[in-house]
Amino acid sequence: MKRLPRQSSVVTVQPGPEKPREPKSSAREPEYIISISASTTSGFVSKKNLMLLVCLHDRHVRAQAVGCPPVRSFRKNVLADRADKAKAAVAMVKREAAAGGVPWGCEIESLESAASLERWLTASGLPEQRLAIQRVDVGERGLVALKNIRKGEKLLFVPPPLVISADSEWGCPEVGNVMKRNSVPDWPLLATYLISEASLESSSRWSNYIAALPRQPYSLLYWTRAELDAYLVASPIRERAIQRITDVIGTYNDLRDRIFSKHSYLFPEEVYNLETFRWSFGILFSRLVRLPSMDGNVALVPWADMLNHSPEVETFLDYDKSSGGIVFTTDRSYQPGEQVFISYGKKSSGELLLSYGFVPKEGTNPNDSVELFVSLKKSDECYKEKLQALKRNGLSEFESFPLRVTGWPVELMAYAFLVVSPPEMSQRFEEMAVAASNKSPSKPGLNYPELEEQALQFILDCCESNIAKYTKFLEDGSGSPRLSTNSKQANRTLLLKQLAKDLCISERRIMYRTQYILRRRLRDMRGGELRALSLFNGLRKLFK
Ligand SMILES: C[S@@+](CC[C@H](N)C(=O)[O-])C[C@H]1O[C@@H](n2cnc3c(N)ncnc32)[C@H](O)[C@@H]1O
Repeated sequence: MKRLPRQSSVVTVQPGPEKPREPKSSAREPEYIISISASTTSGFVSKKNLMLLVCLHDRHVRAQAVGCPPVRSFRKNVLADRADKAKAAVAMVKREAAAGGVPWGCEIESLESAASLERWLTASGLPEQRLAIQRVDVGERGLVALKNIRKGEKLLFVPPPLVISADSEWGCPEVGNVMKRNSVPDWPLLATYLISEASLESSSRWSNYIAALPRQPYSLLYWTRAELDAYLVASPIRERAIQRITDVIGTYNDLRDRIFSKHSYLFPEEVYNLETFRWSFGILFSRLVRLPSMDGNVALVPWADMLNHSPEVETFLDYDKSSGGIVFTTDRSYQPGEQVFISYGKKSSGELLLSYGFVPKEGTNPNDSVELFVSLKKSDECYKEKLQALKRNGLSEFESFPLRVTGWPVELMAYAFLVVSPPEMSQRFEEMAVAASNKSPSKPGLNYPELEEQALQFILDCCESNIAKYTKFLEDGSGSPRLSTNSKQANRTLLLKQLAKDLCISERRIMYRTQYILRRRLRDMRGGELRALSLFNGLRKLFK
């Protein structure tokens, strides 16, 4: 795609002399002198509006490149106009922030913005497509086949200049330079990039893309703590969501303290704040892809990120050297009008809810799993020795292991052996902890026939206490939503409760399956023992 030639824009910012303070009622922020382009343009702007001015300036420089009148001829008006626009933009950001959102993006089902995106992509070099964005049953908007598509066909061919990566050019280069000088890693860099481009509005080259992104991505980042506590009380995903939210807050605080606060003229808090970072991280979690053939680099791929996930397909996005674009190869055929899917990876239903905000229909996710939490017993007389063995192997007294409908991992069995082993087996604690930590390279299947029944019973007890939690939630927690009088809030509550219910049903199903296998194994073992005992008694009687 052809880009406008970028003119060098030297922006120097010097704190100006503070003006005498005005009375509190009309208090203003300290003013700064800005001199743009080392030219003759100068004026007073507030510190908060400065970054927007810098970007408006950049936009103006680009406007000149496409034939607008030179700066000097309307310098005064332009500055006044910019200051007004900047104020308006800051006010807009503030209003939206007060309403709990960002001022860019669209409603999640908006087809209008999707149509503009499609037009812009075509004009920017996206080749003719066999797919189109349409309203769909699964995922609201998605890519639908326009023609017959065969299994094994390559689709999309998004050229790399239409991809957003850590190397993308910044619409406001000063902001990008600061970020790069501080060696910010890819994720926070891209999160900041998105906000920076979004705040440039129509002068960002990504404006059509950003306008088609959901204003509020479906993701657990948007659940309040009270909602997580109430609706995901039974699910281990609650902990993961709390951790993720904490990480996003930590990342934002780190960027703010280390970078934004030192360059507040480039990173005003009205634009770079926790709300806008929640949005940009929400977008990254639900749309960023890792491209294996591009050294595993992460990228946002406009157009390709309109594809929804199906657990039934295994195909994923990647860079295709022969065509020089981002493609995926269909692993099934599609008829015109059918929605085309890719795989977001082998993710459990909980992980899909965490990052993408949806839960596949019960029983349709072959990659489903649920974490089973286990712990040492405080009353165990060998508690200390066992804990030390665990710690030596990077584990703790509380651990979790993934259960699947097909069974449980050998590491869980090893942990269970350790939990139930008596003091006489203390010399085996270390090997059990090693096996539980998955550190042993050969993964020997630990076998302690004398402990097996107790270990299986231990896992069964853990499973059953979890099943009870799910059942309690499903019976009295999720069934009777208390609806708000505000219809938007009421709909949100219904949606979150439904998602939580779907997740709990899927996770409980895996627990039920594990419970069934464990009970059968234990019954067989105990039945075998009983048979052996009666055989022994029979023989004893015979000899008597
Ligand atoms: C990469 S985007 C796909 C495009 C998206 N549908 C849109 O209109 O922008 C990922 C988002 O699509 C939705 N999605 C994807 N696969 C889905 C599925 N199988 N069921 C429900 N929603 C899905 C979720 O909201 C998810 O966060």
